[in-house]
Amino acid sequence: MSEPNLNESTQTFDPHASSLQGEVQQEVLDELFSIRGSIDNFDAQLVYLLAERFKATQRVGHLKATHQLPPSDPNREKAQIERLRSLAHEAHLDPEFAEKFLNFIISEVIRHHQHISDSHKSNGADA
Ligand SMILES: O=C(O)C(=O)C[C@]1(C(=O)O)C=C[C@@H](O)C=C1
Repeated sequence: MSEPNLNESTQTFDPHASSLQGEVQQEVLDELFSIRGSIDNFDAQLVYLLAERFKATQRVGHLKATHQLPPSDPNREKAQIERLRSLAHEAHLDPEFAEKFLNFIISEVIRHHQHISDSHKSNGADA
């Protein structure tokens, strides 16, 4: 996985941005900022993980387009959802949320696959 780098958006990010400044005791704010530090790390990891997942699905999209395969694979999705729900249960994450999240990602992947397939066709690759 590529390493997060300090680009413009991460350099200008203010980890202490809050609508609560002056509204609560400094002690409370300090604890909040400390927890938010972890949240920011998790969010960065999520973004980089998702980027790696999309790089892999991009390869699937090209493979499917080259071999004229349909963008979606409903049986694969059923198996993925069942597995993710079970993992979520083990991890004390709401399985409904895990399923919705996977479906959200997969629908974006299918959109990308469709786009790759369309460009493949318009480039005459299937002629
Ligand atoms: O594995 C595939 O066939 C994919 O296209 C990837 C993926 C996914 O994002 O995991 C996306 C669409 C399919 O319906 C199933 C799975």
